[in-house]
Amino acid sequence: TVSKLTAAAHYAPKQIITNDDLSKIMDTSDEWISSRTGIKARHISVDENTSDLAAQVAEQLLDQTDYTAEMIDFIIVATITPDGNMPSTATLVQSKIGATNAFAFDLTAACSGFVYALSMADKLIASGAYQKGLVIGAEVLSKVLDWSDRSTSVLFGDGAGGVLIEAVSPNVTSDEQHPLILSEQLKSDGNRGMSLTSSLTSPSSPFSKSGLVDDAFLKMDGRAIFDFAVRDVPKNMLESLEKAAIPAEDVDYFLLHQANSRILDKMARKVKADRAKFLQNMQHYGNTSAASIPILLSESVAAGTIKLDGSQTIVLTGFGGGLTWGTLVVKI
Ligand SMILES: O=C(O)C1CCN(c2ccc(-c3cc(CO)ccc3Cl)cn2)CC1
Repeated sequence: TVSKLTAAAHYAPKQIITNDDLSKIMDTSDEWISSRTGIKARHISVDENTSDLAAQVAEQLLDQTDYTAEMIDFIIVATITPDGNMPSTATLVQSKIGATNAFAFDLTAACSGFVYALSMADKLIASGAYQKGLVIGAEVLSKVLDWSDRSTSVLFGDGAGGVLIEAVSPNVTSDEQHPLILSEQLKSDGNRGMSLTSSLTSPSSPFSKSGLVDDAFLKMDGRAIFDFAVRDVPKNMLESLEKAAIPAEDVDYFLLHQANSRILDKMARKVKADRAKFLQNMQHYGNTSAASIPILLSESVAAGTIKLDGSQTIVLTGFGGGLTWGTLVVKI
């Protein structure tokens, strides 16, 4: 059974914090942040947790269709900032929207989370076992940032985005029956995992060694991650395009994880594609990890740039903590 994307939606907390706002509480400047990252502002939650952002997206996805919450078979939330480990953020979303017939689970793959989750959802539908699902990337990164560390706290923001994915009914004419995913390459490298960490915990009990470190804050070796992104990710994109037998110039748009605009410049050059096809919105959101690709996708659909009518070839590429990275070449 082939799947298709029926709707896209996004939601961010209403409070907007600009680079100038940050320069009032830490030693940074709009000039530094803008020139080094492309970020101008980010949304920071006042009192909404990750499941609240994700539930807003879920409600919008249902509103765009004539489906009720009871018709949803599964909910996957990709996040590294869950409300908590238990219950999962996905089951909290299920409760908030009343998706009583769905099974729900969180997926942790940092900034590749949405790409991993969309690939998994496609397989759930391809198996024939399930027909309709919500795939949401959602983060409240503001709660894991070290706000005394200007090198990381200026880079990230809060937000959520997602899609409704469903099985294409068998009686649709065969020429409309094209796979959603033309090719994919999901990768990870745990050897380099400690260069980007958050919410680390360690043994702690009357019977454990005392004084083990707890590293709750997000920590990043910026140089190492920047080099990883520039070196490993374009290779992954080119391999995925080769597997799909699609030349880079035939791709309509590239929707990459919104970490840094200079990285997009370098990646466009490495895959020899028009930089204008590398859509971007980190200027308004900062880096929202698993939410960045679905927010960008949703805004592009709302703007009519991406049409969700099966006519466009799009590259979705995530990369980040784990380390994880991955590309889906999709026809949406
Ligand atoms: O120019 C400078 O001095 C600094 C140099 C370091 N920078 C970085 C480095 C890495 C990332 C990043 C983060 C994630 C995590 O989601 C994923 C992917 C990437 Cl590529 C973002 N910015 C900021 C500007």
